[in-house]
Parts: sequence; C-alpha cells; structure tokens
Amino acid sequence: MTIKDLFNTLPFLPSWARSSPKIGYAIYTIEAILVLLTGLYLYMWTWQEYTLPYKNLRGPKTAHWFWGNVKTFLAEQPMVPHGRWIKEYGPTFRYKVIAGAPRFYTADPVALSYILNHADIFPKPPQTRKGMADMLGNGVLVAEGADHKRQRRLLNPSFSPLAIKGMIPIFYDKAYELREKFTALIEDEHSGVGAASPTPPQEMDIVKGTRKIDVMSWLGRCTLDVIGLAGFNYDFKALEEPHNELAEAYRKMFSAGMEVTVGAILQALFPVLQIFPTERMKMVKESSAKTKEIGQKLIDEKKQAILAAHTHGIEKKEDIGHDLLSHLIKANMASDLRPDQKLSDDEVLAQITTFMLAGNETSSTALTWILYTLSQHPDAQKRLREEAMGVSDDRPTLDTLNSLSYMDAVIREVLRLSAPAPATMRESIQPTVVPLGTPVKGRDGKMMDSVHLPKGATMMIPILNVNTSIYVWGPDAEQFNPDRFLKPTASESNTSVPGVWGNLLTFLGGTRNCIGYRFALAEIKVILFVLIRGFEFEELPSKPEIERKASVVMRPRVKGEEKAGLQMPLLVRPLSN
Ligand code: HEM
Repeated sequence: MTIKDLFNTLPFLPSWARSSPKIGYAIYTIEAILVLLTGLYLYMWTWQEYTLPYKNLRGPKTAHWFWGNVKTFLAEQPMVPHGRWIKEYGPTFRYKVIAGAPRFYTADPVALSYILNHADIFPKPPQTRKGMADMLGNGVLVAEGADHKRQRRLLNPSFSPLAIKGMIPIFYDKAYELREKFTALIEDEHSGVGAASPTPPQEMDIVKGTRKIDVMSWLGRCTLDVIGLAGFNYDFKALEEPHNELAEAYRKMFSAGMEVTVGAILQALFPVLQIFPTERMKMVKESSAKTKEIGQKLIDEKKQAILAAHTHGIEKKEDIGHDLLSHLIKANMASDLRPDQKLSDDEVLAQITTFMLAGNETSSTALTWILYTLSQHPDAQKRLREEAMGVSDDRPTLDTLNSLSYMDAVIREVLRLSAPAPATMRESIQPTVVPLGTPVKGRDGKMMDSVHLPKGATMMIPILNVNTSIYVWGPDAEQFNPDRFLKPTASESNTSVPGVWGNLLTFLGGTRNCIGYRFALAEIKVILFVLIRGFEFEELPSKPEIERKASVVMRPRVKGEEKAGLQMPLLVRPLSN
C-alpha cells in the first residue's frame, strides 16, 4: 500500500487534502492527537472513576478538569481545605488530584493506626522517595522494607535517652550563643553579628530598647549548629559566621528541593518531564555533590579517629561515643555485627544529609511557631517565664526541664496546632481493606465502616488535621489551650491517635515514627528555657499578617512581604533583671 492509498483510507479527510500528502499528514496528526486526548480524558475521568473500589466514598466536587483539587490546596494554607471537608463529609473521604487521579483521605485514628502499623503495605510513594533520594541518598528516611529495618536498628543507639543526655551541653552552648547574638542585635543594630531581619522595621516597629528580629532565621542558624555538632561533631559556626561552605550547600539544596511548585508536582507525577532539567534540579544536583564530598571527608576522618583510638578494632557495638555519626560508625564497625547487617559507605553518608534535613528545619520551625504563639498569648508567656525563672540553675538537667509541666504543655500544644511537618504521603502496594473507627455515609446513603483500597492507592497522612480534629480533641480543638495537657485525663481519649508522642501525630507513629523525637524535644526545651529567661517576645506594633506556607515543613511568611521569603519577625525585648 502506498502513502497515497493510506491517505485515501483515513476518515474525515476532505478530498482536496487527499491530493496533498503534506496537508494529509497534518490532518492525520491532528486526528491522532485528538483521538489520544479523548482516550486519555475518558481514562482519566471515566475509567478511573468507574473502576475505583472506593467510589462510594463522598468528597468535594472536582474544581478543575485537569488539576482536580490541587490548585485549591496551593491557594490556601496547609491542610485548611481538608479541615473544611472533614466537617462536611466526616474524617474519611476522597478527592481528585492531577489528571483525574483519585486520592483517598482519612483523618480517622483507627484507619491511620492500621496504615501506620502496616508500613510494609503502605510505603512512601515512589515519586516521593525519588525526590528525597536525589537530595538525601538512600538513608533511613528513604529506605523501605528490610533496608529500612537494618538502618533503623543501627541508628537506634544514637537516639537512645542516654545518648540524648550526652548532647545536652551542646544544646546549652548554642542556646546561650543565640542569646548573646539577640542581645548584641538589640544593643546595636550595626554590631556586625548579622542582619536582624530581611526587611527593615517600619517606623512604628522601632521601639527603644527592643529590636525587630526574624527569629526564624536565627533559630535556624542555632539548630544548624546544634545538628552539626550533635550530629557529626562539625561546627558550622552558622551563628558566628553566616557563610559556611557546607551550610550554604545544604541551605540551597533543601530550599530548592522542598519548594512546592506546580512544575515540581508535574515532574513528580510524570517523571518523563524530568528530561527537561529545571534550575531547581540543577541546584539540587550541584549542592548535593558538594554536601556528599564534605560528608565523605567527615566520615573518613571519624573512621580514622575511631581506628586510632581502638587499635584492635571496635570489639563491642555497645562501645559508643557522643555524636550521632560516631555512634553509627562505631556500631557499624563492631566486630560482632554480621556483614549483611552493616551499612554501606553510601548509606552512612546518606544519614548525614538525612539528619541535616530531618533534624534541623523541623526543630527550628517548631521553635519559631512556639515563640510566635507566645507572642500572641502574653499570659501564657508570662506563666511559662515564671516557671522557668523558678529554676535556680542556668543549665538544669534534662530531668529538671522535663519536670517543668507548663513548659511541656506549651510545647505539646504548639506542636499540636502547628506541627512542623503538616502531612506526609503513603501508597498501598496491594489491595487492602482499611477499617474505620468513625463510619462515614457513602454516596449510596449507607454507612461505611471500612474502605477497600486497590494496589497503588495514594493517600495523605494528614498530621495537622488529626492534631486539630474535633473527633479527638473536642469542640475547642483549634484553640490554643496548653492547660488541656495538664488535666489528669489529658492522655485518656476515646479516640487514641497512633502517634509516638502525646496522642499527637506530630512525630508520626508506627514503625516509621520520627527516630529523632527525643532529640528534638530536648533541644526545644533547652533553647526555649534559655530564651524565655532572657527576653520577652512580642508581636510587632504594625501587626503584620503571618501566613503558613506549605513546603515539606510548614513555615511562616509575612503577607505583603513575599519577596523577602520565609520569615518570622517579632519584637524582642531583653528582660530587665
Ligand atoms: C520538632 C521536630 C521534628 C518533627 C516535627 C519531626 C517529624 C517527623 C515526621 C513526621 C517523620 C515521619 C516522616 C515520614 O515518614 O513521612 C519524621 C521522621 C524522621 N525524623 Fe523527625 N521530626 C523532628 C525532629 C527530628 C530530629 C531532631 C531528627 C534527627 C536528629 C529527626 C530525624 C528523623 C528521621 C531520621 C526520620 C525518618 C525515620 C524513619 O523513616 O524511620 N527528626 N520526623
């Protein structure tokens, strides 16, 4: 058959086009594209819907033919639309994401307990893992299955209560260094310690004896120094010198990698688009090469030091040192460990980057929301200060800090209402029936007490929504009320949340809970103790509107000052002794 014959068989081809192969080709191509798009559309919106095992679940109307409900999330503050939908449909519903893909959603503690305690059936989705692996390597945050168990077993000693106690002096050193920097900034704006905030104060925010300080960036420098020293005995000196090669490389990598943009979402959903390298991808690649190079140097030095100290090798894996990496390397070099239980060099390297991401941004964000909340609730701040001032020691032990019940309640309440990681993702790798604790009404009007999920069902673990659920916390779930944690019944709840700490999902639960939660709580307590005894934190007189900005970690931005980036400006006033 000749090309001409082929054209003659094409449908809808006008006779004048059949005489010109070029026009014929063009029309043929357009027809083919139209057929493909129609097929795709039918698949996206009709076939996926028709074959969905949980189609009986109700949920919000799809907002856009291509974007589904995604643009609604991007337009609002993290997890706010989901909170609205819970009120309308109950804690379990469904909605659409890009290209008609269905998404299962549950904030039901029973369903979440099932999902989090079956990590083998519900791993992180491959796209999420790929995005993290590009930045972090195959560390404990990315690994799944047997690899994850092996890594977690070797990392556990690094995060034991005893190991954390050994790190408390580092937390105090850096907390007092931060206190000195705040004092210097307040005493003299041009003291040379660095910029107090990215934007100058408005006229009314210039108040004698105080300073507008972006507490978020300064807390970030402090927690970066902490994780450097406590993580791998490396002093970033971020409080001292703002420009450190490694700190800069990490900062660039994480801010590019964690940015939630439409392009990044499309690339995650359609990996083929990654053949077009974006500025963001190039930045992640370059910075990740730098962090790996320096990380490997640190590991080599540490190995040498350990070998030099133990000329006959490490005999027992219990023989552990002080920082997280030393604990890990010693555990990994122990002679009583089978080769198949050990971590490869690349896996050890990946843990450094993992600690940096998982253990730095999260803690500084938590402290940022704590100081902000206290600035909004001066009575709570006063009460907290009185409790902290009642301690005679400047560097109390962790046990003493843990005995400060109001401080504990404030931290719990802020980590409940402003969980630094507001959500995470999971995907089922086999068909599964998920039980519901609170049955929901289906589209057929009947109550559903379980949901059938197919293989490949993606779902959000809505940390922030569970933490603020009226089903768990009652009608005042969204109010700041630390006293709720001081009631004797605080831990008793009909709907127990499957979280590793405080009936909250802040540090997640199940086998993939946050391995660093004891580290984080100790660090937060020390820094808060030192700062609250040194300063008052007030809202700026100009009362800027603070928005919560979605990225992997939920951080603040000032409305109207978007160009200045993420920030939390507060008026910091030294306490008159
Ligand atoms: C307030 C501070 C923190 C919060 C809110 C937090 C929250 C979380 C959450 C929600 C997860 C689960 C992520 C997922 O599976 O999708 C997680 C995992 C993890 N966190 Fe934290 N984290 C904090 C501090 C830390 C610190 C200080 C470290 C280390 C020094 C750390 C290390 C890790 C690691 C390694 C994992 C992965 C655990 C695994 O998959 O087995 N985190 N964290």
